[in-house]
Amino acid sequence: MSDAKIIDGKAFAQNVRARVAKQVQDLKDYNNVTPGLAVVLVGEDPASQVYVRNKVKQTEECGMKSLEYRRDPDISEQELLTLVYGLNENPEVNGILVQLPLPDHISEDKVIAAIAPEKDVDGFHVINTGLLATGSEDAMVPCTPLGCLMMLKDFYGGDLTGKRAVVVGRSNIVGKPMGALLLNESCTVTTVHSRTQDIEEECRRADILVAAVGRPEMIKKEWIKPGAAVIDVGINRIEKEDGKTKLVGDVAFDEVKEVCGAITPVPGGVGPMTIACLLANTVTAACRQHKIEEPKVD
Ligand SMILES: NC(=O)C1=CN([C@@H]2O[C@H](COP(=O)(O)OP(=O)(O)OC[C@H]3O[C@@H](n4cnc5c(N)ncnc54)[C@H](OP(=O)(O)O)[C@@H]3O)[C@@H](O)[C@H]2O)C=CC1
Ligand SMILES: Nc1nc(=O)c2c([nH]1)NC[C@@H]1CN(c3ccc(C(=O)N[C@@H](CCC(=O)O)C(=O)O)cc3)C=[N+]21
Repeated sequence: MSDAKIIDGKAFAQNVRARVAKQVQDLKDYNNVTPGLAVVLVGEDPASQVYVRNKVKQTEECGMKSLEYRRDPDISEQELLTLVYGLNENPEVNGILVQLPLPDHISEDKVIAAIAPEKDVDGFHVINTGLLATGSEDAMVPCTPLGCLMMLKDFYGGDLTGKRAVVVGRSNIVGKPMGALLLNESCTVTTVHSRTQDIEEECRRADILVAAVGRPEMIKKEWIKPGAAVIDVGINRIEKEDGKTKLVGDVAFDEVKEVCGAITPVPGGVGPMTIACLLANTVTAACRQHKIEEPKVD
């Protein structure tokens, strides 16, 4: 079998950002609106710092306003909630992202619930979760699953109807919304997790396999149906023999690419698309808040 298509998430994301930048220009020119994204980062986790820096940079490159709120890890839950309430009221802010995870003394559920659903560009609020689950177009869709779906639709020429999809992982931020999105696309969806009896067997049936587990290179060649599309959400930092660290996904890329039809690499796959979709969601949120139609660009 010929080698798999390596899906270039970085290039894909660049295209999405170029479209977002055009939309932002239109909004400025015709509606006098500049979308604004507020990112809240609590604590000093180095990986989170990198993501937040990338988000801020790319938000500005697309012509949007970026507001950054860094807080010490000992901030109280109440203080963080007060910050969120203020952002809900701030007309310059169309999107709010509170970087997860939060320190243990703060309830993530409470903070997510405090975000105004129309500004919830992560799509984590139960209102948006419910809208997605009921197939409503009004949902703010979580960025990572949305990015995965865009790449899958591109690979399949737009239609996923009837495909067998297996999602590995059932977190609220990736696995569950990914399953809901694929179901809305008329896939036959199976979600597997740490209590699944025979994961390997389930995975082998998949035309579409989405891995969101957080276990380095867990998914092996033998688990893959020949020709399947494999989307690797995992971001795992592992130590190499020389003591340096490197990023690997949840899929054993080098061996899996010999059997699958398409695969996303790590890095350069889902990660860049997540940020691009965040920017796209911010434009959507701004348009809805201003009650204007989203600019159509090619
Ligand atoms: N590229 C990107 O943009 C993003 C990447 N990520 C990455 O994706 C990965 C998953 O993230 P997230 O969903 O937040 O992770 P969570 O830790 O919240 O969820 C992991 C899921 O995987 C399941 N799981 C864990 N171990 C196994 C196992 N051995 N066999 C089967 N299932 C297992 C868990 O099952 P159970 O529920 O039974 O415990 C759980 O449902 C991480 O590597 C994360 O860094 C996350 C967000 C964005
Ligand atoms: N409220 C919230 N929303 C999130 O969307 C969110 C979050 N919290 N917490 C953490 C996870 C993780 N996440 C990533 C985003 C981009 C890359 C990314 O761009 N990765 C690059 C590599 C970056 C590197 O080198 O470290 C790549 O895969 O090519 C990765 C991971 C968003 N998350």
